Amino acid sequence: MRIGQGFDVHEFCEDRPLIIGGVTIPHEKGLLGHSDADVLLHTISDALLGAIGEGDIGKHFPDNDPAYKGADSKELLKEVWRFVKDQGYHLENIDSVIIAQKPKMAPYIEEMRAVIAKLLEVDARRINIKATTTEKLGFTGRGEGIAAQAVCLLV
Ligand SMILES: Nc1ccn([C@@H]2O[C@H](COP(=O)(O)O)[C@@H](O)[C@H]2O)c(=O)n1
Ligand SMILES: C[C@@]1(CO)OP(=O)(O)OP(=O)(O)OC[C@H]1O
Repeated sequence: MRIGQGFDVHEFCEDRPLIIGGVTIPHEKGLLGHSDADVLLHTISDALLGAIGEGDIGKHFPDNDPAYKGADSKELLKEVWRFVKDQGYHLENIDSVIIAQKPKMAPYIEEMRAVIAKLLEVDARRINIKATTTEKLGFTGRGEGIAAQAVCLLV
């Protein structure tokens, strides 16, 4: 049995779509990154890699490698999951939280769960996604960016 945790932050920018958990969310700003900057999929990828002692997403998909410019983070997570599976592990569950003052995530959570469950080949009940503001405090509270955290258990 192995436990893993992930944490990621991306700052808001103009002229990019906001993609979180593989779902495009209508908002006036998107997130900046070398890839599509899907902060939730990155943190889940990091949790899975952490659980198997394989570093983090930046080790496997370097942010100075042109191959990952604009990358679809769903493809990165799929590759991480293949790597985990090849080592003989099954996913017991993931619990995660998106930390964002805006926009409201609740209307998109079920779709995110379904996307992630499909990528990880598990029932959506094994994937939990929460959202919280930081009551207008700190960089997320000021609307400068979005953070996400996740834990996973592999058996
Ligand atoms: N970006 C967000 C933040 C929060 N939610 C939902 O609202 C609830 C209350 O948030 P608090 O920060 O006041 O605790 C929270 O439990 C989430 O369900 C959201 O959808 N999107
Ligand atoms: C996902 C990768 C891919 O190059 O790039 P970013 O979108 O910048 O994301 P981040 O979480 O900052 O770093 C991990 C990188 O590997």
